[in-house]
Amino acid sequence: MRILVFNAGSSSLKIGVFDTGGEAGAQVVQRLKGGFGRFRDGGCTVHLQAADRSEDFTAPYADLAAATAAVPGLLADWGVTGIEAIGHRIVHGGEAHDGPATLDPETLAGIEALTPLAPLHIPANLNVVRLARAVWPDLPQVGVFDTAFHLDNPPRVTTYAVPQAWREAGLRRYGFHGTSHQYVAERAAQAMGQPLGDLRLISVHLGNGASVCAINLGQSLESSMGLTPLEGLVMGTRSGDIDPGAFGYLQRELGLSVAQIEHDLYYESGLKGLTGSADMRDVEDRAAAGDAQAQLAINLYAYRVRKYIGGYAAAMGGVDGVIFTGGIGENSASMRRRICDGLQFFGLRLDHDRNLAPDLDNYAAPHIQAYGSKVAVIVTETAEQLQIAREVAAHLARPMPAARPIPIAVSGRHVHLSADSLAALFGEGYQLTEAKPLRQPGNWVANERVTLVGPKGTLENVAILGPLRPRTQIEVSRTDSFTLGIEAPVRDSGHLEGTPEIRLVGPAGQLDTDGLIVAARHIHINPADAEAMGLEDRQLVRVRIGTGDRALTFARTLVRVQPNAFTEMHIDTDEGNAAGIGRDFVGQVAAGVEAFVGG
Ligand SMILES: Nc1ncnc2c1ncn2[C@@H]1O[C@H](COP(=O)(O)OP(=O)(O)O)[C@@H](O)[C@H]1O
Ligand SMILES: CC(=O)OP(=O)(O)O
Ligand SMILES: [Mg+2]
Repeated sequence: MRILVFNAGSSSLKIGVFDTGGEAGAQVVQRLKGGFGRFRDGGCTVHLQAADRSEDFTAPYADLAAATAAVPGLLADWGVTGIEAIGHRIVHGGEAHDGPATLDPETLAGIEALTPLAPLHIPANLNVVRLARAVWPDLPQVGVFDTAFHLDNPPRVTTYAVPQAWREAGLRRYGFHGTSHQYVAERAAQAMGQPLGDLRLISVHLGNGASVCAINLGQSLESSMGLTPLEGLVMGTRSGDIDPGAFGYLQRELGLSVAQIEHDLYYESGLKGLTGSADMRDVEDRAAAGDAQAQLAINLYAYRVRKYIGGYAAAMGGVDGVIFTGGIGENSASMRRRICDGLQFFGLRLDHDRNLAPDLDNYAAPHIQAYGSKVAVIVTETAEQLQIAREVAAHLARPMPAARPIPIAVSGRHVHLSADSLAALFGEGYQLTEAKPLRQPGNWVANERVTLVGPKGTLENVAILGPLRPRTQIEVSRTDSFTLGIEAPVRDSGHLEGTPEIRLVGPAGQLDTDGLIVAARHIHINPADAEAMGLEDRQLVRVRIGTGDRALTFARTLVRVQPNAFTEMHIDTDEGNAAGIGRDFVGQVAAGVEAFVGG
C-alpha cells in the first residue's frame, strides 16, 4: 500500500511517501522524503529526496500552512502518484486514543477539542488534515498520536498532586513524541542485539520540541512532557519546567494575564527567551563567539537533560542504553558530550571520536559509548514518518480476531520456589508434596505454605506452586503489596530483573529474596487454539469480562502461546474483584490487537 505521511511539528513540516507490504512485519520502503523548515522572513528551506533525485532549495512559503498547501504540487512535480492512504501525526489524542484512529468527523471534533492542550501543534495538524481531505477526498486518513505510547503510564506518573476537582476536569500528565520514542527504542534494541522487553532505555529526543522518555522493559514509563508539550526540558521556544508559583507572581508583579503568560511560555521562552534565537545552531555559534547568554543557554539546556536522565535511571532502577535523536540529538556532538559528561557515576562513558562522527552512513543506530561502558549510548535518526506509515498500514489491514470465549482463572497470591529457597525455608533435602494439580499441565499446588513478611504487614499461609523453578518468584496482588508495604512492579512471569526483595518464612528458616511481582495479566493458549482465535505469541489484546454494570475490558493482555497449554486467561484477585467475577468465568477476546511486546 502506498501511504503519504504528514508530520507537522512546531517548527517544521516533514512528509514521506512509503510503500508497505501486505503482511504484518513486511518491509516498508520510503519512496520520497521531504522537509520544510527554518521559516523566517517569509521563506523556508526545502529538502526533497527520492531514490534518484535530491534537491535542497529555499522557497517563499512563509509558514507551515503555506508549505502544507504546496505539497500536492510538489508531489505532482516529482511524479508521485498512486497514493492509497494518508497518515497524519497528531500531537495530542487525550485519553481517547491509545492507537491509530481513522479521522472521521467525530474523531476530528474530539481532537479539535484538545487544542488548548497543544496550541502550537493541533491547529497545524488539523490544517494538514483539512487540506488532505480537500485534495484526496476518497482516501482513508489515519491519525497517529504522540500521546498514545504513553497512555498506559502508571498513575504515579500521570497524576498531578492537585485538588480532586482539577483532576476530574482532566488535569493529568500525558507525554509526547511517543511515535519517535517508540521507533528509536526499537532501533536501539536491535542495535544492542537484545529484545526491547528486556531493556531499560532512556530516549532523548532533542528537536525543536524536546523530551526524555524512560522506556522500561519495552513500555513507556514516563515522558518529561506532561498535560501539554510545555513541561520538562528547555526547548526551542518553550520553557520546560517552571515553578507553578510563577503564574501568580507574574500576574501580580508584571500585571500579565494567564493568556499572556501561557503565550510567552510557549513562544517566547526556551532558547529563544534566553538568547533571542530558537535554533540551536545559531546558539552554538554565538556561544563559541563569546556570547554569555548563549553559553548559559547551552549549559542550562544540557544540565536539564542530564538531570532527567539521572532521574529516569533511578525510576527504572538502572539503565542499559541512552538514545539520542531529533535535530539536536542527532547532529550536535558537543551537546551530547555536555549531557553525558557527569554520567560516568553510573558507568556511562562516551567514545569521543565516535561521538564526534557517529557512523550513520553504515549503521542505522551507531553506538558511541567507550569500550567497557556499562551503558550503551546510541545515536539514531528518528523516523516518525516511517513509524506512522507502519501504524497506518497495520491499522487499515488489522484483522479483527473473532471474539471467542476464553475461560478466566483468578489466581490468588502464590510463590514459585527455587531449589535453594526450598532448602532455606524447609530444610536441606526437603521435597514439596503435591496437593492438587492445576489446569496448566505439569503444574500443581503444594501442601506446604510460606509466610510473606514486609515492612508494613505479613501474609500467612501463602500457596506454593510446583514444580521448582530456576528463580524464586512471588506473585501478589497490588492490594497485597500495600498490606506488605513494598512496591511490587507489574511484570510478566520470569522477568525478575530489578524486582524488590521480600522476606519468606518457612518452618525451617527464612530468607530475603528478590522476585516480588504483581503478575501481568496474560492468556495461556496452545498453538491450535491460538490459530483458531487469530492470536499470536507475545501479542497484546483486549479482553472483555464480567457482565452487567461490572463488565470491564482489560487492555494489554499478553498472549503466551505454549505447546500443551490449557487455554485460559489469568488475572489476579484485584482484577477479578474489579470485574465482579468469581473463580470460574468466561471472557471474550475482543476489540482487536493492540501491539506486540518483545520476548
Ligand atoms: N548540526 C547541528 N548542530 C546543532 N543543532 C542542530 C544541528 N542540526 C539541526 N540542529 C537543531 O535541531 C533543531 C531542530 O530539530 P528538528 O528535530 O528538526 O525539529 P522539529 O522538532 O521541528 O522536528 C534546531 O534547534 C536545530 O538548530
Ligand atoms: C510534541 C512536540 O513538542 O513536538 P515537536 O517537537 O514537533 O514540536
Ligand atoms: Mg520534533
